[in-house]
Amino acid sequence: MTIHIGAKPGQIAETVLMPGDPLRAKWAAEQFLEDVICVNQVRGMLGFTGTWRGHRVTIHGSGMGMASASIYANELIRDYGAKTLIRVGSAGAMQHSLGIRDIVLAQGCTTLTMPSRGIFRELNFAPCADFGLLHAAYQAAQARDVRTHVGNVYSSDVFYDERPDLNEIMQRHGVLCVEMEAAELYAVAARHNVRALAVLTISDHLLTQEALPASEREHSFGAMIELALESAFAPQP
Ligand SMILES: O=P(O)(O)O[C@H]1O[C@H](CO)[C@@H](O)[C@H]1O
Ligand SMILES: O=c1cc[nH]c(=O)[nH]1
Repeated sequence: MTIHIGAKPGQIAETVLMPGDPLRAKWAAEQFLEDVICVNQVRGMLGFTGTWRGHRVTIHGSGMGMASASIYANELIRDYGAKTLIRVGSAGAMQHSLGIRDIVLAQGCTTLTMPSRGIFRELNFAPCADFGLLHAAYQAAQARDVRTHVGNVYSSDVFYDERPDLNEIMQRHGVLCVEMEAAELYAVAARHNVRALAVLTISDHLLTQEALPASEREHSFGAMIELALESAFAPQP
């Protein structure tokens, strides 16, 4: 057990899917895993372990924002031996080429800051996805005919943004969407030499103001979960 995770030793799988929303973790575990047990309820941050096609998988909430996700990623890796961490999150589209429910595979992340920022000092570390996971997720998406985009995402510290000028600059530089955890997940994974990827579903659109309700963000993003599971266990290039 750690300060934030109540799982006993051995109860966390080497492959962990991390939605921000703990109730999305519950929904995904019930929908996609067999022989599921709940392994964490500390602070209401739900985690479940089961099997998918015979492979052990944990689906564990990260909470919202990089500060929260950093705590869980650190403990999952350092205390429980997680080796593959895949964020399965919602995101707001920043380009007209993206539509609601499209999938974005976060190849790299743009940030103003992140919890790991301090250790890099003057260095502008570029958080990026594990290529093997990214490649496998893209191939899985192609096989399913899901509208999928690969590229740069904005990992923001704030949901209620007061800097529209920044969005405009990022849009001109091709940033696809905004979310709030991937950059720190990638930085923590790099530091511990484990694999990480963020698979995102567009839940709202910053340019058109379209938005899905909370209930759909909780339990209707099945394509994203399937892509994450398939990429976790695909042969590596
Ligand atoms: O749907 P999740 O995975 O929580 O991701 C997005 O949704 C939350 C904001 O509503 C932030 O955590 C953001 O990254
Ligand atoms: O961080 C996020 C996530 C979903 N939608 C947004 O607009 N921002």
